[in-house]
Amino acid sequence: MSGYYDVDMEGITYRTRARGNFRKKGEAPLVGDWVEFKADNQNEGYILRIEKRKNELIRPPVANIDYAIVVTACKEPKFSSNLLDRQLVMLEKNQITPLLFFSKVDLLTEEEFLEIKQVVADYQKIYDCQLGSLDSVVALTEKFQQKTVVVMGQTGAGKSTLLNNLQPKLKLETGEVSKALSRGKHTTRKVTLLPINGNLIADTPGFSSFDLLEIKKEELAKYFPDFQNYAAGCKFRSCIHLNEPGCKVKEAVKKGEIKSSRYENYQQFQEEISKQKVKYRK
Ligand SMILES: Nc1nc2c(ncn2[C@@H]2O[C@H](COP(=O)(O)OP(=O)(O)OP(=O)(O)O)[C@@H](O)[C@H]2O)c(=O)[nH]1
Ligand SMILES: [Zn+2]
Repeated sequence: MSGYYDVDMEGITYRTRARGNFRKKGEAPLVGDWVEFKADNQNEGYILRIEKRKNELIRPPVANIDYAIVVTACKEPKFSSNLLDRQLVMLEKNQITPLLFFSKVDLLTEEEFLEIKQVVADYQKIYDCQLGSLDSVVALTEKFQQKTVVVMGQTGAGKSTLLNNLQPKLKLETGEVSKALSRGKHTTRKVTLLPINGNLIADTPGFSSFDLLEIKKEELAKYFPDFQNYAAGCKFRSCIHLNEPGCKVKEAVKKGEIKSSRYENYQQFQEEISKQKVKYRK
């Protein structure tokens, strides 16, 4: 049965159809959409309007994601602050709150553990972090209810392991969800939306705009929350914290108040953005 959309309101599910005018506009409701609808009973409703989305994934097709659990392996694959910061920038751009989970702590030597602990302590100043323990992640998903959450991270980072630990009965439940959430042609798709503690959790998301290159150079610093307090004090209002005099961000980096790897990654992203711009002009 295609063309049906289940709308949840205060715990009650209404089966609805979208009005023809959506299809004409090439619009279709997505899981996670906030909609205005009309229903005389639970089986015959109509979606009238879709609220503007704050963000949207292509794979799986979900709108209005609230949180992303960013899974980063401490080791195997080797920890990369660049990759982590890249993901964090994209999440900030899409107004998704990141939660950092550092996996594979058990593989670390004592010395490596101390290093990672420092990294986590530094990120903890900016974002919620969990080092290793699965219990803490379970507690974390209990914190949010009725939220749409994605789990992301490099291949091999431990996303599936984390999800399976969050919900041991996952396999069984994913089958059920696939029926409830898919609409006709989507039934053969590998199910990637999982209900955990009242939340919908998606594995390995593909963002529609998951590319640094869609960011303008004047905009990038906005996605580094740790720069914000300092940026307000820069001599030039248009300061992008690269070569300008009187830059408070650079000063904070020198003083060690902003983590140096964060600033180095910022510089690298800026370089990537400006190289791309040159290419476009040709
Ligand atoms: N020692 C150790 N191994 C882990 C841990 N978490 C995951 N692994 C192992 O790392 C490998 C990759 O884990 P997955 O959970 O499949 O990683 P993934 O992020 O889902 O990977 P993709 O599906 O490729 O994106 C598997 O062999 C896991 O058993 C951990 O905390 N400690
Ligand atoms: Zn500056």
